[in-house]
Amino acid sequence: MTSTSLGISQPSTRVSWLRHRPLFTAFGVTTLSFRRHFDQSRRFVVFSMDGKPTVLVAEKLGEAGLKVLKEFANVDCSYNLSPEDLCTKISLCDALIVRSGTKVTREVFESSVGRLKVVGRAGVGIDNVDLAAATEHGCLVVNAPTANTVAAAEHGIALLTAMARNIAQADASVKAGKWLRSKYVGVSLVGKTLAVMGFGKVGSEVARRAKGLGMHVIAHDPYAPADRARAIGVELVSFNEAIASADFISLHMPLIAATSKMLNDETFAKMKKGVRIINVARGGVIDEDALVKAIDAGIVAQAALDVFTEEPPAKDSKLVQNENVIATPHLGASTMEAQEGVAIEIAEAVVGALKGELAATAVNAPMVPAEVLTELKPFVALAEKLGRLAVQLVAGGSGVKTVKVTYASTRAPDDLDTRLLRAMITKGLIEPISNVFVNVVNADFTVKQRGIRIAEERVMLDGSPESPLELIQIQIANVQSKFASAISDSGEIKVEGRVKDGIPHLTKVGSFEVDVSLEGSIILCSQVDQPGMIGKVGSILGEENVNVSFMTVGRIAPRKQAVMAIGVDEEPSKKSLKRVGEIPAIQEFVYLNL
Ligand SMILES: NC(=O)c1ccc[n+]([C@@H]2O[C@H](COP(=O)([O-])OP(=O)(O)OC[C@H]3O[C@@H](n4cnc5c(N)ncnc54)[C@H](O)[C@@H]3O)[C@@H](O)[C@H]2O)c1
Ligand SMILES: O=C(O)[C@H](O)COP(=O)(O)O
Repeated sequence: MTSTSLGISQPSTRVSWLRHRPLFTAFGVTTLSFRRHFDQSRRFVVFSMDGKPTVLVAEKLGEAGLKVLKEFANVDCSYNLSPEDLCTKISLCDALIVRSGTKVTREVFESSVGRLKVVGRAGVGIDNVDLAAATEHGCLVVNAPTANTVAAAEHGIALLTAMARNIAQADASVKAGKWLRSKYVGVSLVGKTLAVMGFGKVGSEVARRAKGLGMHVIAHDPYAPADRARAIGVELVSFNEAIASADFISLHMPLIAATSKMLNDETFAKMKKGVRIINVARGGVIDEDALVKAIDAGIVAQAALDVFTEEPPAKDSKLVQNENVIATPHLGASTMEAQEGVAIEIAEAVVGALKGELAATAVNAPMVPAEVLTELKPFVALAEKLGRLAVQLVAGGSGVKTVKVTYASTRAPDDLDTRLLRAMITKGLIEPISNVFVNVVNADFTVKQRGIRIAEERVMLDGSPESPLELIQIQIANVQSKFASAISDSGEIKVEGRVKDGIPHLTKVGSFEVDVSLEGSIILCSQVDQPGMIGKVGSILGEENVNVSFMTVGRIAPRKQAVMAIGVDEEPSKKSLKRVGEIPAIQEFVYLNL
């Protein structure tokens, strides 16, 4: 089953993968590019590759970003695709880059038939990407979270000041030949209270600028640290306090279930009469019908909106047409500078992800800093191989339900992030027994879906914390084993491994200490310890030119029960394996493919 071990999707019956050149990576994202053709029976047939991945850029992206992409990939810039066309194209793409105008739905992931490995959101908000579907399909989602912050904050301030002084309405009236000086008397900002809802990147930049305009700034954000707010002279308050005391309310939270329609009939009723609302976050955080009612009732004096529940909003939208509302077409991130920055940020993130680097801006996977990843690399390989080994020891028919993983380390528990290791153990456990492709993105989802519980335990060891880990132990409870000696005294299948000179080693099977490098495949034999066993097995394998990389015997005591572990570079024939099993002293044996 080559393709599973390479971390790519299983070929479906409709697709034949004739050649592939995988870039195996720490977390299973591979960069592959195929040309697929229909054969006469209308089956997909992959018959050539150019070695480069294909990136579909579905919305306008800055030139600098395209340049970064083109150095590494084939780039297909196809803007304004219909949902159907996007679904058709996606099966030929390894990565997709979008802004807020493209809905990356479950159908998109399903249509990609496992090929789409990365979705890059050239901006912050990922509410247009079905994250659950991405995760289920093992597709990494990355965004560009920082490059448009200042642009969005500046747009928020532009809307705030333009609204206070009726700039948009006054401009339109002058252009219409009118001169209405008394109609467009505005309000001053100095001394007024601005409530910043969502004190993240954009919110805090808006707050900083509003302070410069002489406003009194308060903020509401359940997750923002108070000291960060204090540092720029902003007080963090409750939601109710913020909306009740503000003259201006500026929205800067993400659109998630908890923030959807956060401003609604009930919350508008709690606001100060004459409040002014600015929204450069997402349209969905306001109940737009409720806003129209609040404006008509005189609760909200004015609103300045860059974002809408539906974009573009309907031409006859009562909200947009209201004379107390000014609107821009989602321009928050649209400065030359921000678009150049976002394009580079997302292109680098997508290329990095296609190369298999763990992305610093991953939205649905653990973010592991490069230096931590370098340190963990051999343990990542060990984790997957131990998982593969353990599951192959389970006798057919006994379902794996509970897996206990123990990490022994000299480092403090909060100094070891095990999410990547857990994902690789899951990959090892699931892939040999299914046609599911597992990577760091969908590992937790996959085990949950299969009803497998992975319990993790840390054991703190004494010593210098030079290495992140001493050993990993995997135990599978409540199952039979096809190799009885792998069952420990406490009744579980148990395997344990360590990294030696950068190479993963199997160091324990059941209660037997062994030492075999996990580079090729392994034969485990159990026997009563006696002279000549290594020679007998070695000569059978040697006869068919199977190279033995390691041989080790773990025994309870001399001439007592023992387990012999033999590492082999090539797969022995069934005939040779049968001959090994027929050696009289051998009680049981198993061949484990890594
Ligand atoms: N109009 C545009 O073009 C444009 C440009 C950039 C960002 N945005 C949008 O602006 C918003 C903020 O972007 P950002 O980069 O500052 O994101 P961010 O993640 O840095 O900040 C969001 C903040 O919202 C807070 N938050 C979460 N739930 C909340 C809740 N229930 N109540 C109050 N606060 C809550 C978070 O703790 C976080 O501090 C996002 O919706 C983003 O999509 C729009
Ligand atoms: O979330 C964002 O980054 C902004 O809303 C910008 O969206 P855009 O890339 O579609 O301009």
